[in-house]
Amino acid sequence: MKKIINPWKGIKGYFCFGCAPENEAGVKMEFYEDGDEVVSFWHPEPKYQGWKDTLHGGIQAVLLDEICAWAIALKLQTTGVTSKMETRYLKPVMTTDEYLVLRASVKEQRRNLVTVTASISNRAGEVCTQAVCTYFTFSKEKAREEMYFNGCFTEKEDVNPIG
Ligand SMILES: CC(C)(COP(=O)(O)OP(=O)(O)OC[C@H]1O[C@@H](n2cnc3c(N)ncnc32)[C@H](O)[C@@H]1OP(=O)(O)O)[C@@H](O)C(=O)NCCC(=O)NCCSC(=O)Cc1ccccc1
Repeated sequence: MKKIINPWKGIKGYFCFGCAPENEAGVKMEFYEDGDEVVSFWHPEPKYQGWKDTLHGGIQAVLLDEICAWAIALKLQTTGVTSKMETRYLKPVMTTDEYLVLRASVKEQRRNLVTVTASISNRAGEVCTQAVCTYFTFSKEKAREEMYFNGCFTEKEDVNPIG
């Protein structure tokens, strides 16, 4: 798979809780393209607990929301805001797992409303959490002018992010 280049990296004031590499309080997600899907491998830490050794449901929602935004950025080449999100917590996600795998893909586009589905799987490959997000997407002009979005691209080489 190919790493997705962060379209906002280096932009003054960019401090996204989900994906800004410089936000020390954030979750610093990184993303890859895998066919129709956007994928992220995320290392959980005890500081993100809800209950003992269990990843907080709100943090899970952050991860899922964020990957949906990146699926739109890469696959539809625009940005938007989350208008609705439904999250199903099927199994506990452990903060003791080495890494989690998140996947998202664009499912439907109706006018500017885009449905994206996403999931979190544990190290054993079990789907623990699923989300359906509705994004209110912007025109490319608005995305460029108001969200500093000038396109979302991948690096050239194929990489194996989990080595
Ligand atoms: C912009 C909008 C979502 C909607 O604008 P408004 O002026 O209120 O527009 P209006 O309500 O008039 O709707 C127009 C039409 O669309 C329809 N419709 C709308 N929604 C739905 C729906 N769910 N389902 C179905 N339909 C829906 C609606 O019925 C209407 O249809 P009509 O024309 O009557 O037939 C506004 O409520 C808002 O700003 N919310 C806060 C968003 C926010 O802050 N999110 C969190 C931050 S983002 C983040 O963190 C993630 C991120 C990470 C990284 C990077 C990027 C992002």
